[in-house]
Amino acid sequence: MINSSFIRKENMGFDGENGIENEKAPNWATSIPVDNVQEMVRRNSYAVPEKYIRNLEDRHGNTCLFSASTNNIPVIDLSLLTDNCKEELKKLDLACAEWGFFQVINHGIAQETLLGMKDAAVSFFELPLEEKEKYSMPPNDIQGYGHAYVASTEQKLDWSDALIMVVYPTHYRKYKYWPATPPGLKDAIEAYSFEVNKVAKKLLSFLSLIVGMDKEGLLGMHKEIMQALRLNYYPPCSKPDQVIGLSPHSDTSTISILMQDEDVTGLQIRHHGEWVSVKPIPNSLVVNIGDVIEIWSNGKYKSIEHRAVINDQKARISYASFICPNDDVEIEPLKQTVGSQEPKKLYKKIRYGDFLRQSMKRKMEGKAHTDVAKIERNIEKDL
Ligand SMILES: O=C(O)CCC(=O)C(=O)O
Ligand SMILES: [Fe+2]
Repeated sequence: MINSSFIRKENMGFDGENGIENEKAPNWATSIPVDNVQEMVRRNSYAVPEKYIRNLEDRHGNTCLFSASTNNIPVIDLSLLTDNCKEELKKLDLACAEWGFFQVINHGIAQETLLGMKDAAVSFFELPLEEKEKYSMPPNDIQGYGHAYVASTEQKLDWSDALIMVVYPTHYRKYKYWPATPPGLKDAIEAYSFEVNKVAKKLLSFLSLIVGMDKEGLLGMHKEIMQALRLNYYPPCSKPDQVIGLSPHSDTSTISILMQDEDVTGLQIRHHGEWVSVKPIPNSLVVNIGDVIEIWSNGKYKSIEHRAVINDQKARISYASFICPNDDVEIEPLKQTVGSQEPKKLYKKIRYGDFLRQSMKRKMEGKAHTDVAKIERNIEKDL
């Protein structure tokens, strides 16, 4: 059943394509404004203020992970899945269950579109700070240029800046955060996100099969896909092993689709307790299972903690697209994934919009935010 607030949002009458700002598009969270890291490095490439220096436990393994294990992340060929290859579907199931992360090849996005996004983003981040600050995040939202997930003035800060925007549904767009310079950036975002959306829908259809639904199952459960794009800019750091580019976290999405630079490694995922680097495969996309699939699959497919580390010489940019359900969707384990053994359901029902906002108003801290959806042991027997 579609509830009333869903209908209200559907009928907002937004004319985004004509550039009229949609004042009713939702806000997501507040984040305390902090210094621009790229500018700090430009002014003094040796300065690493205390608020970025992590304690030893947080830094664990920062330096020793560019190892042989980097090639172990599963690789999924989307064209084989589209050709109904059973073996590839099994590989997908294994990748989701064992790793929560995989790289996708033959995804069908033209190289030109990928490069168009990359070139435009590089040009944006090269602009003077005053120009980029025309798109600064406001205090009450995390769209725009700035830093998300800063919940306290005491917390350690990430060595990165970001440009974040909601791309779909189009009536959620806030064009004031879509940079007009460089001139091609808006079109590049539009073209890239449109293609990512197609890949996401294909992946959702195969994920539907492996959770025991028909192909349209998971897409239908979103009511309307919400897709956000986050361009992460990680400047180099003279003390790379003392800082973290992006704190360990799992994504609040259904799935996330990440394009990374090909020449600078930075993404690390937690696998069997170790941090493992994801070595970029040219033209591939990294996909990870988000918290929503973890809940829908009753924990069979986990949203794995990941983080970004920093290079001492080179800046790195990553392009993360988050595929999420509509705010009003109530997420809980699917009947197809709940076994007959106790405890049956490991997660309780939660409205997605509430889950998302609760997660966003705190600092990124591993998987701490998914605990709000977990069923506590002492009430398991009542379900
Ligand atoms: O930069 C990366 O590789 C990771 C980005 C990421 O995890 C995110 O934006 O959620
Ligand atoms: Fe992430």
